[in-house]
Amino acid sequence: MVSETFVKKNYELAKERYAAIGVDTEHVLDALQKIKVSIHCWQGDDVLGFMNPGQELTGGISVSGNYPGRATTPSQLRADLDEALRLIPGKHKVNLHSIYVDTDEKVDLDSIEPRHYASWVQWAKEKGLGLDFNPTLFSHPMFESGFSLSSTDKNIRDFWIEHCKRCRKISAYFGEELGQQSVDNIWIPDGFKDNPIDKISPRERLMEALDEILKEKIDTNYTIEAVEGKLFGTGVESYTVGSHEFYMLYALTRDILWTIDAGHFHPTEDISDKFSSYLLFGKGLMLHVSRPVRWDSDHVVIMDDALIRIARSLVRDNLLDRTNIGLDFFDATINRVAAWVIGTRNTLKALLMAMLAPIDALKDAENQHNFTKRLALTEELKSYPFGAVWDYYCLKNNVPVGEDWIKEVDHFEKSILITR
Ligand SMILES: C[C@H](O)[C@H](O)[C@@H](O)C(=O)CO
Ligand SMILES: [Mn+2]
Repeated sequence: MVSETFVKKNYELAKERYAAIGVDTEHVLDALQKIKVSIHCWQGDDVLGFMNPGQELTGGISVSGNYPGRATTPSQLRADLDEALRLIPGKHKVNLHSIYVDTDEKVDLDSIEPRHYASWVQWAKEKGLGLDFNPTLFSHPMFESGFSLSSTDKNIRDFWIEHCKRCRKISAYFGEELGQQSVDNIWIPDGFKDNPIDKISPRERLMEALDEILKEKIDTNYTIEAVEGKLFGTGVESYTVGSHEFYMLYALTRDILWTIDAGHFHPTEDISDKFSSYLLFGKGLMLHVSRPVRWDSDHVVIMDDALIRIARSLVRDNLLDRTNIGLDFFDATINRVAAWVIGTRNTLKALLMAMLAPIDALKDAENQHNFTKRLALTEELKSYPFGAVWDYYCLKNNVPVGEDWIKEVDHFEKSILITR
């Protein structure tokens, strides 16, 4: 176990080192403390939910692995989230999908109401958390055709429109009860495996369905919609109705949020390059921070270049206030609680690393076309003692320093998860 004195001593040295290049570590730690990451509940149970957990996972997403201890009830999932949250510094949000109902009633997606999620709100209040929400337009008999809001069948479209309208109300209930805006994120898997003849009609139907869903004005202090596009999905390789261009323009013209999922673009695209363009015009962003390995594989987020670039763009361009940082990965080959801890701690670490930089000096160098200084300084920064500041942040937040959290998860696995 790392001693408190050691962490504090190291931090004081690091503080001095950063101060020498004009970086105030105390100021940086205050800024990091304000950041809320929206932690996705679905890592805890392999995206099955509690409405109809026997239902096959559809929509082109899949979870590999069969690690023991998957949460099969809302209270188990909350217990697992509690365990993860106590190992992650800061106060955050939890992101629910509509299938995570907590009720004895037999409800379907077109009959859900806020009261079916009351236990989540109660729990969030107790823990000081925010809640985000997602309609679930997959893993359901009404999605058997592979189409939801863009279906040619009006009955199918109407079912999903009703579902999404209800989800807005539930999200608003979260926002009102918890005193902080809840993001209601819509993603649909609709598309064609092979080349379609007509590419415009499905998008027109989707646009009209979304307009119908958004018709009722709801106070944005409580909820706001976000729309998530995708390049392609498994089974819909040739055409995705909800493409990036479709949603980017939809979000822009309807004054809602655009969701950028790190796994939904071509692997060579740098998603961090998109934020500054979109936010010059759009209201705001929702991010699904994920790790695509060759495709949208939803691996647990690690401190790789892609994550570091995401954090740098948000910090250097001052975009944090208009960006909701959410996570989206699901791995059942490892302990699911550890997956949350690793992915969330890494996201926060990357943000901290980005903040620990003399950003104004770097911008000045750039504006003076002193690209030598810009390159030299950014490279030197890589060996600055950022880890000492991170350790201190963990200590300050009363969460384990360094790898000390691993034995906590081990203990939780042996005493709780394995008994399920
Ligand atoms: C479960 C989520 O809604 C889903 O992962 C979605 O956000 C997505 O990214 C689909 O590829
Ligand atoms: Mn996503």
